[in-house]
Amino acid sequence: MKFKALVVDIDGTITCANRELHLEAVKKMRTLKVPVVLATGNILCYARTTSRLIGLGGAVIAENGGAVTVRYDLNGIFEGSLEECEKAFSFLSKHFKLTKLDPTYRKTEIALRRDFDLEKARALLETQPFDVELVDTKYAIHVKSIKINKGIGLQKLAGMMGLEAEDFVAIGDSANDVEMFEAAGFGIAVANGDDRIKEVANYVTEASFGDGAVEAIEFLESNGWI
Ligand SMILES: O=C(O)COP(=O)(O)O
Ligand SMILES: [Mg+2]
Repeated sequence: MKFKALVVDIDGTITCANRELHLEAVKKMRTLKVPVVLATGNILCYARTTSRLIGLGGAVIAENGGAVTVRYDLNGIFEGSLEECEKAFSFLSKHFKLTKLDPTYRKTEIALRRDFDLEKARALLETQPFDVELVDTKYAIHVKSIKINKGIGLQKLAGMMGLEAEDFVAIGDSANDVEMFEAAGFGIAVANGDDRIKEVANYVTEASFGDGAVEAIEFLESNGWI
């Protein structure tokens, strides 16, 4: 097997347990000859800044696939999915006290603080016609369109890079990485990953957080896959 690029989640994958950037994972990514795309539930400017400061090329998938850019000097492409999420948010707000995260900058979905009953909210949403779902990343609960995810974002960005999604190895830690693992040619979950991502992973590292990302890259190198 030979892969042409990596797509790497941010929170829980190249961070430490306290959410600081994991410097060994950064150093490891800097040594790679293949392109490294960051894919995150975070807002676009966060993803672009992280890519820039790591020393990557600026190709990012943000807002769980709702926003992508292929280079720093190109504007983001945003999906028109916020309105549907706002409708679901208004409905849920009648039942729970909800706090939006980064609402000024988030253009295609809504991220919420994890301080309400997720299962109850899911059950309530099922009674409604909205094409949205609630995804828990362990860092936030995202109200997102069912038509958008990191996997579809990867297909779009891969095309912009002249690649296929299957040319990528994906590294991640949680439920919002599942479709990205399915779209990519190979998926590696870090040990702190949740059950959903470990189920679809081709390989699970022994180490957690950024140490797991380093292990994942060393595993690929030792097999000659990148
Ligand atoms: O935005 C989140 O909730 C988590 O971010 P991540 O996709 O980089 O792990
Ligand atoms: Mg993550």
